[in-house]
Amino acid sequence: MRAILALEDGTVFHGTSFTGDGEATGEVIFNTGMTGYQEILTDPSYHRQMVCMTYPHIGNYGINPEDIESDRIRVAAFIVKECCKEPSNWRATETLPNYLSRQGVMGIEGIDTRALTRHIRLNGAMRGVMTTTDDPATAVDKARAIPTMQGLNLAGDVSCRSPFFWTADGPVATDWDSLRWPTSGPKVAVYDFGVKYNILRELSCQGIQPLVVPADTPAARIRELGVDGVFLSNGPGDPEPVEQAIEAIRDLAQDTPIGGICLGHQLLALALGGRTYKLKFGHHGCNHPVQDSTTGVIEISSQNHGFCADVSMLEDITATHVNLNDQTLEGFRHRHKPLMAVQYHPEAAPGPNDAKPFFRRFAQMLTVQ
Ligand SMILES: NC(=O)CC[C@H](N)C(=O)O
Repeated sequence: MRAILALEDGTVFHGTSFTGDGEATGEVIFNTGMTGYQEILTDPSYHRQMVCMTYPHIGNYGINPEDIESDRIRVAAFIVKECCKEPSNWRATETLPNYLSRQGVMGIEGIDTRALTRHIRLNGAMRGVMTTTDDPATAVDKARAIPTMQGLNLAGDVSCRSPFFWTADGPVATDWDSLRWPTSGPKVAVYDFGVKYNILRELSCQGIQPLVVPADTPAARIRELGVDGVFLSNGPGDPEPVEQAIEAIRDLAQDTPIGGICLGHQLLALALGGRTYKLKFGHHGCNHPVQDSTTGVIEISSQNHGFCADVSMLEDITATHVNLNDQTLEGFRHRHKPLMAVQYHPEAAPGPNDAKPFFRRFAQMLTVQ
C-alpha cells in the first residue's frame, strides 16, 4: 500500500506501508544501529518519535518475547529502507510487520533512508506525518501543526501509575500502604520517567533491590521509604518542563545518593542549577565514542537523546564524560556529594557493553560515602 512521509519543511518521501492503512505523527529522527530494532521499538524514550533506521535491511532476525525494553512498542512509527518479512532466527516467534500491525504502529519501507538521514543531519530533526490517505500538501500542513518536542513534558505519559518492585521474574506490583521490600540488599527508588527494563536488570545484578516509583512521586514519600539511594531513569521529551521531578530531585540531592541516565542525567543537571538545550539531530545509535575524562578510557556507547545538559557554570560539579564526535557533555558528578549521572546508555540494550561498570560504581556509591 502506497504511503508518504511528509516533513514540516515541505519535503515528502514516497514509499510503501508494510502495516496496512494508517496515519502517524511525530518527530522524525534517525538511528544508526545495525541491529537492536526490537529494543529501539520498545524504548519509552522514543515516545512521539518516528525512528528511521539507517541500516538498510531491518527485520531479518524477527521478533522474540525477550528483547523488550518495556511492555509495548513506544515509537510513533518506524521507517526502513527494506523490511524483511521472512525472518530467520531460532528465537523469532513473529515477524516485524506483524508485531507493528498487532500494536497499531505504522511502518513504511521503500523510501530513500540515506536521503532522509542526510536531510535531518543538515536541517535538524523535524516533525512529520506518515499517511496512506492524505495528499502531500495536507500531510505537510498536519506536520506543521504538531507540537515541537521543545517544551513537551512527556515523562508522565509513559511513567507507571503506582509503584512496583523489579524482581528476577520481572515487575511485581505493590502499593504505598502495603509496601514491603522483598529481599535484602541496598534499597533504591527508581524514578520512572519511561524506564528501560535493562536499567532495572543491571541494578538487580549489583544486588540492588529496585522499587520503581511514578515520575510525580514527591521527595517526602521517598524519604519515608528509608532508601539507600535514588535512581533517575531515561525518558522521552524535553527535561525542562518536568518541574515536579526537578523539585523532588533538588530536595533529595541534599542528602541522598543519586544516579541517573539520559533524561535522569538532564533532570539532575537542572536540579543542581545547570541548563539543558536541544541538539540539532540528536544522538541515536550504538557506536558513539565517549571518553571518561577522569581516566582517559574511551567507551563505545549506546545513545538516544535529542537534548543535552550543560553544567559548566556549576562549581561543585565535575564533567566526567565527553562525546568525542561533538564534544558535548556525556556525564558528571558532584565533587562532595554522592551524585553522578551519564547522558549515554550504560545499560546498552541495544549496544556494546563497554559502559556497564557504571552500575558497579553506582552500587559502590551507595555504601562508600
Ligand atoms: N533516552 C532518554 O532518556 C532521552 C532523554 C530526552 N528525552 C532527550 O531526548 O534528550
